[in-house]
Amino acid sequence: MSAPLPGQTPPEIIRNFCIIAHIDHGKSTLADRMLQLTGVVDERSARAQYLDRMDIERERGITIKSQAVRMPWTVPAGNDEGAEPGTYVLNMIDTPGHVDFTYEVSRSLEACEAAILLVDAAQGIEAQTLANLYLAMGADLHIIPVLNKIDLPGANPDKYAAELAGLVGCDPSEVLRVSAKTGLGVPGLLNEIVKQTPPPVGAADKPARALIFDSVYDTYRGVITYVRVVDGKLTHRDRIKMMSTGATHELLELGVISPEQVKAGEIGVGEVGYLITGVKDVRQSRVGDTVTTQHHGATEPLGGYKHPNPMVYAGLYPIDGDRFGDLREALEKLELNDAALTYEPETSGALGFGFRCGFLGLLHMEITRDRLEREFGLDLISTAPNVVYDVVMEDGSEVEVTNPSEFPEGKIAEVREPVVRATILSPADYIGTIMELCQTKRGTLLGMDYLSEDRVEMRYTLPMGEIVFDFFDQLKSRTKGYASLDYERSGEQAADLVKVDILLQGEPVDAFSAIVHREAAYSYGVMMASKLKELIPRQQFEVPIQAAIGARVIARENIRAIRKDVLAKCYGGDITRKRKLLEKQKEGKKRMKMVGRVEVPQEAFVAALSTTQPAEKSKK
Ligand SMILES: Nc1nc2c(ncn2[C@@H]2O[C@H](COP(=O)(O)OP(=O)(O)OP(=O)(O)O)[C@@H](O)[C@H]2O)c(=O)[nH]1
Repeated sequence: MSAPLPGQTPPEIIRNFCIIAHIDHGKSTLADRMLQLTGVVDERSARAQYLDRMDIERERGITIKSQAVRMPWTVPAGNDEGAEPGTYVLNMIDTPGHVDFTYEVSRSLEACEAAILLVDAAQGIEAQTLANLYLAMGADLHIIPVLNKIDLPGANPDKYAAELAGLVGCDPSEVLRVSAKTGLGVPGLLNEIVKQTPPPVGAADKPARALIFDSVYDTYRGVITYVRVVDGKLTHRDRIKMMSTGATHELLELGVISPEQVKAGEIGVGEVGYLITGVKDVRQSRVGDTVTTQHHGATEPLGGYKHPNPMVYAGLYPIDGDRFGDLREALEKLELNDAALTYEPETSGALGFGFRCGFLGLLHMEITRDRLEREFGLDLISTAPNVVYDVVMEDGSEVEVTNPSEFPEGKIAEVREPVVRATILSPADYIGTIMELCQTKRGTLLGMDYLSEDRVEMRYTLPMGEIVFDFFDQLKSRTKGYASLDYERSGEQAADLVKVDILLQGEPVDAFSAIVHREAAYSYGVMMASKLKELIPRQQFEVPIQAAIGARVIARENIRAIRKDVLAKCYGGDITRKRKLLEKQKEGKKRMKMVGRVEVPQEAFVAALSTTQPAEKSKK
């Protein structure tokens, strides 16, 4: 039986599913194996991790952008799984795995009817497994629990099958066991997908409604929009309308991915495909939005559209001040592909001209910075990241603070900070140390459950500002890397927060200002003052370094004076040598920034800021 064509595929034979997993549990490997087994990618052209297209993703081994692939699959008669024989169309939707992209994950889930919950048989359930499972359950998906990597000598499938069964509420014998690497059990899994996934339901005769679950900028083709058709159909002759903005576009092309773009005349109920309209910016084709036709279009959008709001801000400055224009151009290019990135020019007395950038989270920030440096050859300094604060003044007015320098001076009634609901999974041995850490980070324990004898799930409310600082690193180092963390935004709380300024010879250095809890202000001040004392070379006069809250100094260090006379050793009259030394000194000065009268080497800023910044690695 040949595979049905797009637009002519009855919903009864369509199965839309996704794979959800903690980072590194083998999602991409399993996806590759499925592409191979269904014949979509042949053995020869199969390159590892077909779905992770961007280089940077491959290098970091993480999935940032989701993709969808259409795979024909023929269930043989007499299969062990008891699935109805026949040819089916499986649409596999690859979801991003990291906390920063939770909203994108939730939209990809909406496009599916089932989720494969993939768990490493040597590691067991991790925080992201849980977070994604809750999202999938929230989207009413059928859950297919699967243990991966059963080929590993360290695998403990019996133990983790019990854990997984307890979590999703099934019998341990119903937990499938596969090796994505060797392919063992994967054909059986494909049959199970056919058997267990409910076929899509939608009204073929209603106006078209399709959910955008991804939108990617392509240099050659403009924006490629991935959609799942819910009702009606989209044909290549339609003019389409984005329901959140009302903007209409000509449809230049539509089709399905299998595994490259395959043009089609139309796509109908339950199908997953791509649209090209010639728009040049992903902001015009936003994830979560509903696509309909301009004529006889739908009036009610599908639910759940959310505008992405940045949660973390940081200043990015070119180390070489002359490259400000290049940085602007690079950000303009990145913006085409990243609807969540925001930026505005800003000036820092210490760092010069740069941009205040908003990100969804720390990983998003790291990836953006990485791309700016790698793809655009820029060298950047970034200020310590901060979250968004709401400051309520005594006169009732409110100020939104995305940069410590905007923290108001006058009479403040209340400062409100964002908080997150964090889920931490860890071996039970570390409960004590995790509690201690969460306490110092102003966390409130919400609850704790044992997943098995020796693994525990702890739920906390924590200020997002603390998470952004160094929480993740500390959690990892205190638990020898065993704990995993996931979090989602859960509102705001009032907190006793203050702005700490760092002054050199009485001049505040804006790049070092930070908003911290009053109790942590002193230690931040002492840390920065002593660090700067090490980093700033002695000058010809004494330089006091002070940390202050408003006019009140809370910490102080002194850099003693020195008279650095480069000619001191040049007694005798060798004029060329003297000139050379003076030239050299001038070169060195170029890399200095002046703060008042104080010369601060560029490296001092880089070093001081990089250590106050969380060194979160993207993995785990
Ligand atoms: N032994 C063994 N290794 C596997 C198996 N499946 C995946 N791996 C390995 O596990 C590592 C992570 O696999 P990926 O497929 O990149 O994991 P992922 O979940 O897609 O990771 P992200 O995209 O970062 O979320 C790779 O080194 C794989 O080769 C398996 O069944 N057996």
